Amino acid sequence: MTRKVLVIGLGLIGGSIALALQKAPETKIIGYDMDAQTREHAKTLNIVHDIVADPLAVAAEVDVIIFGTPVNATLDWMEQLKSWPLKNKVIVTDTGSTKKLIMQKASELRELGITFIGGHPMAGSHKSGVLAAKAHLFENAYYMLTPLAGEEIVHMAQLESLLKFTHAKVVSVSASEHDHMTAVVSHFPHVIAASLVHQLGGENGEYPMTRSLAAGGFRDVTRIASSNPILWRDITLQNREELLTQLDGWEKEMTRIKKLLMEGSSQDIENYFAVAKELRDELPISAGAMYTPFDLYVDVPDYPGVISEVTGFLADEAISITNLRIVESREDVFGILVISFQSENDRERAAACIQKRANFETYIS
Ligand SMILES: NC(=O)C1=CN([C@@H]2O[C@H](COP(=O)(O)OP(=O)(O)OC[C@H]3O[C@@H](n4cnc5c(N)ncnc54)[C@H](O)[C@@H]3O)[C@@H](O)[C@H]2O)C=CC1
Ligand SMILES: O=C(O)C(=O)Cc1ccc(O)cc1
Repeated sequence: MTRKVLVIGLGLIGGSIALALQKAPETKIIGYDMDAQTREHAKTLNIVHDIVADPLAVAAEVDVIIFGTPVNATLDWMEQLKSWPLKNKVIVTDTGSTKKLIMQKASELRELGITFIGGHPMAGSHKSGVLAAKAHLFENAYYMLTPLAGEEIVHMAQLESLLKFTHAKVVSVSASEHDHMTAVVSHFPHVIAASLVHQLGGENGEYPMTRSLAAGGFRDVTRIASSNPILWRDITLQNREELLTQLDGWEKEMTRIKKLLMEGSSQDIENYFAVAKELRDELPISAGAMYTPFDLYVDVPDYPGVISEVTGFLADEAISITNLRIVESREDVFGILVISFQSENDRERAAACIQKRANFETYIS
């Protein structure tokens, strides 16, 4: 019998889940989004098998419901779900970046006999919307589940057997562990990135040229400030407490740096950076990676047509690229042309191809 999955919210994450789950056998993916243009795109780009203008129209026939909505909208939908005519065995899940409030609402659903297992794929990007959705977005990323205490093993197994088509690493944690850990590695860094950009904005009056100098380093640490503001408004509202704890820690760290700047010896200052470098260099790549395009840096000479020459070599060997950009500064990277691939294998083949055909040096950052 065909399993029916309803995805509500078809942006970057909902759209990517819908694409990934289309690979599950005998599974029909039905989508809904409140935005009519997104619904249209989702249908024409085959991100879902079917689209509905009202999720209630199919609520009674679906086996799984997945929310790909901003976390406050998810809470609203969970409230509405209470009065929907659902299948007895329906499994409801979400993809939201916060879990404590969502799992509190899930306990209310449990009292009505509705199974809700929280979910959060730890992969994504600063991009948003259905046009950014990709079937392989979650490959090798952690996918955290936050079941309520005493959740039935059979329900977990059903959800995991579907999520395996995302090729993510599914792990279970409690909602409070989840909200603490994600505050450290995701939510607070977003606040800091936004604050650095605000600080740069403050330069506009007296030193307007500063923004033109914002090169690799500034761009690296502030990329996530380009994320969807509605998403981050909701995440911040739902994880305020953990964020305040992080902020306290950050203020202490800033006081330590201030003292270092005022009184520290050159050795103290070097040690500060050395310890940070060591910790950063030791981060496990697959465990922490949120956004891991397989980038290849190519040190190309500066002559007209060189980029189409390189992409032509790759096309000849049927190696697909997912992105291509030119970095504006050579200060902190080796090469100037950055090509992204879908997999490590594609990147290795591309490096071999470019070295063989053009003898340009290639590097991995
Ligand atoms: N952006 C990221 O990298 C990641 C985001 N998440 C979580 O995934 C969820 C979705 O985020 P994205 O896909 O990035 O956002 P997005 O902005 O790309 O997509 C959200 C979609 O939900 C729709 N939507 C908004 N309110 C709605 C409502 N009330 N009813 C129906 N549709 C509604 C929007 O029209 C949009 O198409 C959020 O809860 C977010 O916290 C999780 C992992 C990574
Ligand atoms: O682009 C990035 O690096 C991100 O931080 C993406 C991201 C955003 C929200 C999440 O809950 C998880 C991952």
